[in-house]
Amino acid sequence: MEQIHLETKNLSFTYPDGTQALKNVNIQIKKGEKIAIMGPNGAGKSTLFSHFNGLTEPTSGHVEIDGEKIVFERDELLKVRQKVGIVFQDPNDQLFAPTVKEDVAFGPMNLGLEYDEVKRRISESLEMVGMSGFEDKTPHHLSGGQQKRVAIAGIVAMRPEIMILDEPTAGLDPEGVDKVLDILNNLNKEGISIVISSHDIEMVNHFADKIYVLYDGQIIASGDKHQIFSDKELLKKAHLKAPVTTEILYKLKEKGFDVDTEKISIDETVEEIIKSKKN
Ligand SMILES: Nc1ncnc2c1ncn2[C@@H]1O[C@H](COP(=O)(O)OP(=O)(O)OP(=O)(O)O)[C@@H](O)[C@H]1O
Repeated sequence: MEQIHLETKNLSFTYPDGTQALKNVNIQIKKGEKIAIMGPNGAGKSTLFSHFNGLTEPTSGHVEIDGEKIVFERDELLKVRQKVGIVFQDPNDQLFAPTVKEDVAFGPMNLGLEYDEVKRRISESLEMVGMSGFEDKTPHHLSGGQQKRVAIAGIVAMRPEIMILDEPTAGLDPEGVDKVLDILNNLNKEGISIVISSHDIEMVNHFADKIYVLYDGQIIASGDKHQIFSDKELLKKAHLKAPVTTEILYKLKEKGFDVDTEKISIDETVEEIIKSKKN
């Protein structure tokens, strides 16, 4: 049986001002999965993520990591934070040291690792994100895309088993998006489970094995890309747009062509168009 890596059970959270940000959220992330949480602004994605490593304590319900409930005690939380690394949406919330290498060193040093091991992890994780050579630069002098990669390196250096990334490609140019996706895919190949939030349907189309749709604090749908992207009503409700390939196939269908609207990759779409012409 596939191991469940992270699970929320009837997770609910209400902010002190009374905003009910999460309502009975149940999600499961299996070991090695690539998951996307999608939903409109204010749906509760960041609030949900802050529960994944015990930054926020649920109002009711709980989170389990490898079948163990997160316990809100210092030593237990340290263990959880070693397993579950979070990369925030804005690198400015994460990068604060005067140099890139000191920033990446922060996590491993807090784990109490030897100096040589910290050095090894700095160079390994900067190499992994394609930022070797930037060790002595000031993080705030880097471009947005470079800052994002350094923020990822800082988490990678802790060797987490699960990585959570809040909108990892927001604000990046197409090459920056591809670079971050390559990094995430490489980390996943090494066995790390990855959870992202995103509004970028094209990116999610390329990346995720499974999608959860969060709306007004509730999970209103979950499934693979085909199930989610072919549900027009759902996408509309969640303020999402279908991938361009799906839109093209729907338009062809409306015009009487015999096409399968569940095909979503570019290659599959081209095949459908070629086939439909022959029909
Ligand atoms: N500190 C807070 N106090 C009160 N309400 C809050 C607080 N932080 C967030 N909220 C509210 O909780 C709800 C969920 O917010 P959250 O930031 O988790 O959504 P999100 O899906 O991450 O949004 P976005 O896509 O805009 O980043 C929103 O209604 C928001 O206004």
